Amino acid sequence: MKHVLTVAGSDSCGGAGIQADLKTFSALGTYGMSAVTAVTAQNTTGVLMVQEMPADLVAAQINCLFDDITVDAVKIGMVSSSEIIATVAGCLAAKGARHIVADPVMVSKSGHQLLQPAACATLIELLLPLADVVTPNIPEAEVLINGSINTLADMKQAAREIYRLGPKHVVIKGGHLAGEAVDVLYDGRQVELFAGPRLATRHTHGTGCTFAAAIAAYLARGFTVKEAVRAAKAYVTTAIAHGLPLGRGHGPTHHFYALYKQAGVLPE
Ligand SMILES: Nc1ncnc2c1ncn2[C@@H]1O[C@H](COP(=O)(O)OP(=O)(O)O)[C@@H](O)[C@H]1O
Ligand SMILES: Cc1ncc(COP(=O)(O)O)c(N)n1
Repeated sequence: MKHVLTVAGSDSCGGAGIQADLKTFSALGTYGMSAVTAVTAQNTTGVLMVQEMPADLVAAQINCLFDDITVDAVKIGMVSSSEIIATVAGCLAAKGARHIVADPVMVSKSGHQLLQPAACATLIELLLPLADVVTPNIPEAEVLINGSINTLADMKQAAREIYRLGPKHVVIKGGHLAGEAVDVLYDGRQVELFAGPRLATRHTHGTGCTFAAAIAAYLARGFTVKEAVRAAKAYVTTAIAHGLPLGRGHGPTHHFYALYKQAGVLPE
């Protein structure tokens, strides 16, 4: 079994962040490990409180795993400050981490700022060049290119611009545009589109985390980036299609629908 590490924030309601990542890793047949960068008090309606972890504790979590266990892929989610970003980038570079998927988390679906505005430049400078795949949603891509994205053509152009910031592959997620949910992959040579039906649901808490974690799990399992993105898109579409109507806001996606169905233990 392959081993995948998530470096991200904890989401107490279990829909996004570390919890979404670990569920995704498990559902996709990999062993999940975590380095917590921040603890959030969060439910389906919003983020109530955030406590960042000390940078040396983040470093210790990452280093002790690499010192003991083979890490086949790494997913990076919420890394809220310049200090934590520099620490994570430094540790991963020093350990020669492979298959790094960076999800540049900036604002939660409920509207809470999860990246300090002053840390955006550090994310661009230190994290993007380390990433094999970077997975901005449309608002995040707009910040990275300092421009607006309204069409598929804009997404393709933005993917080219973000590629110049240093990642080996860029996937711009189309969850925030209207029409089909189309994700755009750029590898420095070709643009590839991954389209899926737009599902009419408000239970989309953690979709971006789930998608990036699934790419990391598939890369760990030996898929190419293109194969991993295709498989991750299929996984997140099923997870959204069976999203759980928990709480009063944006409920979480369902990570185990296919497995439960296969096992004949699908609960109500
Ligand atoms: N309503 C939806 N129906 C189908 N797919 C969706 C929907 N919303 C998002 N997706 C897909 O979920 C993944 C995450 O996208 P997105 O929601 O844009 O990320 P984020 O959570 O970072 O904002 C992408 O593959 C996107 O195409
Ligand atoms: C700890 C943490 N990490 C990431 C997200 C983004 O997920 P979403 O955009 O679905 O709110 C979140 N809400 N919480």
